[in-house]
Amino acid sequence: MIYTVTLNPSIDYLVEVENFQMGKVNRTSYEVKFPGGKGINVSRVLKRLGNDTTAFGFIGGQTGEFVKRYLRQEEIFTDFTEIAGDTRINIKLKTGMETEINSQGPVISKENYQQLFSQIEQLKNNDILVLSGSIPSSVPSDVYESMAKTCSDNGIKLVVDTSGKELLSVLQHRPFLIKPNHHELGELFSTKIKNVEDASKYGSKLVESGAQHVIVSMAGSGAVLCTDGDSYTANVPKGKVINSVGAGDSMVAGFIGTYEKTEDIFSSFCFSLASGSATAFSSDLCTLDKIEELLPQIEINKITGG
Ligand SMILES: Nc1ncnc2c1ncn2[C@@H]1O[C@H](COP(=O)(O)OP(=O)(O)OP(=O)(O)O)[C@@H](O)[C@H]1O
Ligand SMILES: O=P(O)(O)OC[C@@]1(O)O[C@H](CO)[C@@H](O)[C@@H]1O
Repeated sequence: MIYTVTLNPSIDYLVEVENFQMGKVNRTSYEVKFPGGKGINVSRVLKRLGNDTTAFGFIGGQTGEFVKRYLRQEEIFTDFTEIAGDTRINIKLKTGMETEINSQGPVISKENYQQLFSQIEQLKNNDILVLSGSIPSSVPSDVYESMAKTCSDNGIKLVVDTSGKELLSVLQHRPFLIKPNHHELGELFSTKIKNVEDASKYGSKLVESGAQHVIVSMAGSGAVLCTDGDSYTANVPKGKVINSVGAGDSMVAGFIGTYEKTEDIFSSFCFSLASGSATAFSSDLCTLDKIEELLPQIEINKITGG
């Protein structure tokens, strides 16, 4: 079973405004609400790929009820920790460009934190745990490191999609997969990732530091996969970007969902790219049909000297 943790779920409120004017009253031309938060997105895509998944995380209030109801309709298992505060609302504003306003989210009590942590302690050998998204300020900032240690002690495959020192802190626990984008990778090494060679060079350093697989996503410029000693690049398929919210989460789901079925890192990498782009080309997250339509366009090449 693949478990996801979303410490700060959301309702993603997508609004489209034509001729947007700062400081004026603007009216929407389209609006829609989706359950959000990175782990929840991973679970939603995994379900569409046919993998068993359960979503963990903190949930509360009417907004939390919306998230739970939506996931129930999609027949996604959840085992959320109920909290006193309200699940946040994140605004995704489309005005010709994409602007995101992510809220801080509710306060999490020590008891709530303990409840979630004990769920992680109960996972079994061969389960997969995905940790992704921001950490609420009321939760210990080393939560990912603590959960990573529990996974490594109990033989659980760990996937982490975060950035900065939280990402660095989990490397000692040998995560199965991490997926920084090229900006996040650059920030870790105080540099700019300009091309696949840079992505391979710095992604490989994260492998040396403990990650088993590193996918560096580079938006429309493809992605790089670094594994023990080797690096590979893959292109993205052609298409019109409609909404990139959740594209990175779809890549994570595409990789681990395929790996769980095939144990083949190359088909998992192809599926990862196709899933990311299928989401970028859709208004909601990707569907299996859309992924399969894009899959033949993806080509993997070994990076020589990588
Ligand atoms: N212009 C594009 N054309 C095709 N695919 C794209 C494009 N932009 C993004 N994607 C898809 O989305 C994936 C993730 O993009 P990106 O590198 O921006 O990751 P991210 O920052 O984690 O994403 P997110 O927008 O979810 O935060 C890419 O690997 C690709 O599959
Ligand atoms: O505030 P965080 O936790 O960093 O990111 C939250 C978020 O932007 O990530 C998802 C897309 O990846 C959205 O569903 C959600 O709104």
